[in-house]
Order: sequence, then structure tokens, then C-alpha cells
Amino acid sequence: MKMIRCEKLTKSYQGFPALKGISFSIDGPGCYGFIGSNGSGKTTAIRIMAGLAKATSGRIQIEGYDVERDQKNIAKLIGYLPQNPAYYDYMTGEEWMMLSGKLFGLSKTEIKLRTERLLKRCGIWEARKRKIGGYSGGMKQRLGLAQALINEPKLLLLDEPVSALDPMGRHQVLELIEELKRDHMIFMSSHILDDVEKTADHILILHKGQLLLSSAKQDLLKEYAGSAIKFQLLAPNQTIVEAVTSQTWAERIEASNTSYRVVVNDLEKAKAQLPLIIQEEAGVITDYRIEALSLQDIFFKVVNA
Ligand SMILES: Nc1ncnc2c1ncn2[C@@H]1O[C@H](COP(=O)(O)OP(=O)(O)OP(=O)(O)O)[C@@H](O)[C@H]1O
Repeated sequence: MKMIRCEKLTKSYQGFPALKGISFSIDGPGCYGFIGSNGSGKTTAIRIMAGLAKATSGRIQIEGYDVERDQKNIAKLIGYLPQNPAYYDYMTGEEWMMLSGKLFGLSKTEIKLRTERLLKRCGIWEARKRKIGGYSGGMKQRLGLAQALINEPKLLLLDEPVSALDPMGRHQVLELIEELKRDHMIFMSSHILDDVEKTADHILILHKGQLLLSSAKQDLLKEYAGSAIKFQLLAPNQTIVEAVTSQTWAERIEASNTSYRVVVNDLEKAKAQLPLIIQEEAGVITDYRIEALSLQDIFFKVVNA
């Protein structure tokens, strides 16, 4: 039996098709990165999985239980961290955990035990007596993870858990997710593909309400193996961008101030011709390197952007 089985799931908002019949089956521990641009339908799908929204048609089963019909069993299996978790700012972290545990009908003794274990694991224990209103964004997300774990779920549904955080907060939350994925199946949506590339073991790409692929990350990186050339110039040079864009070996060029990155489909040709183009257009190279394609490059290829 698969942990998550999603069959022909659709969702329309006043006739607008946010999900157009997505199907996938996934199982086993690890982190499943659910990626897609803004508005692709990630939050809608996760809310349906968590039982917080109704599908227009199709169904989701978690460990064989139907999300719509078996809410009681589903609630025991999943922990959910919404995109923008709301807290009572006047409560302390410890009080918040007590409230969350009570909602699951746990005894006070049990909640205290779990709170200590989870707040320690999530790095909030020292701040447990402080008001949540004074927590940083990263601390709030880590408290949200502790809360999502209070019912000891097998599956954690995390909706953009790091998108709103600063680099330090992101790093800490991702480290925690890295640790949690050893004991839990983590289904995490994100549009920050660097984070997903680092943390996820399996990738699902959602685009305009359609699931374009569901694949182990290693298989995906192998299937789309390729190269990009990254270079830095002394000064910005738009004519180089134009000259490179017209080359058959250049699939895509990203330019930002003096940094450039070209995704290529013929590395040998690109290696021979790119330095000549730069020289012809009077560009001065300060850095030049060849690297493997990233998840972001693969994403653009898959969605044909
Ligand atoms: N309650 C709603 N009423 C009407 N349209 C909605 C509603 N919720 C979402 N939508 C629309 O459905 C589409 C999918 O939205 P959703 O929030 O699921 O996408 P997302 O991939 O999570 O995006 P983001 O990364 O921006 O959170 C969007 O076009 C959105 O505007």
C-alpha cells in the first residue's frame, strides 16, 4: 500500500481549473519536493491532502484511507505546516504546544513529554517560556514543525516551509527537515528550487495545475544530465547576450549585471565558440567555469520555459 495515492485530482474555483487531474503514487521515507511556479496549484493540492479543502473530483488516499471519508484515521497519520501559520502571539511556545496537543485529545502528561522532546529537537526549548510574538520567522517555522509533529505523524505536509525566511532561518529549517526525513515521509512544496535540490530525494513538478513528472531526484538528474557555462565579466555586456542567444548550442542564457550563465546542448561547440564571442565583443573574463545542470535548469526544460 502506498503512503500517498492521488488519483485524477481536480479542483476548480468558480470555474477556474486550479488542478487539472493530477495522479501520482509515492511511498517510503525521505523528502518529496513538490515544485512549481506561483499559482501552479501546490497549496491547493496540499490543502486537499490535509483534508482542509474539498476536491472537485478525484481522490487522495493516505495509507489506504480516503482523505475525505476517513478524517479520523487521516488526522493520526499527518502533520501539516501551512504556508503562513497563524499563532496567538501572546502565548508562549510551551503553551502553544499544550493547546495543539489538547486538540488531538492527548493527556497533559503526554503533551509535556512530547513538548520537551519536540521543542528540543526543533531548537525552541530554550525559548519555550517566551511569547511567540517575539520569535523570529525561523523560530516560528520551527515551532510550526514541532506542532505538526505533536501527534507523531508518519507523513508531514509542509507548504513552502522556508520561502519567507532569511538565509539563516532557511538554513536552520532545512537542516531540521533533513533530520526529520529520516523518520518521516516529508511532502514539501516550494518554488525555491535550490533548497529542494539540496533536501529532496524525489521531485514532483506541478505546472499550471498539471503534474508534469514524479521521479527520484537521482534519476531526474541522470535523465537530464547536461552542462552550463558560468562566466563573469569585468563590465556588463548586452551584445554578448545577444550574440550567444543566436547560437544553436545555447539553450538559455541568464544575465545579471556582470554574471552570465548559459545552458548548452553541445558542450564541445560551446567551449570552442563562447570565448571567441566574448573576445569579439570586447568582454573581459574574470571568472569562467563549467557546471552540471541544476534542478532549476531541469525545471525550465520540463515546463518548456
Ligand atoms: N480560494 C480561491 N479562490 C479562487 N482562486 C483561487 C483560490 N485559491 C487559489 N486560487 C487560484 O488557484 C491557482 C492555484 O493557487 P495555489 O495557491 O494552489 O498555487 P501555489 O502553487 O500554491 O502558488 P504559490 O506558490 O503562489 O502559493 C491560482 O491561480 C490561484 O489564484
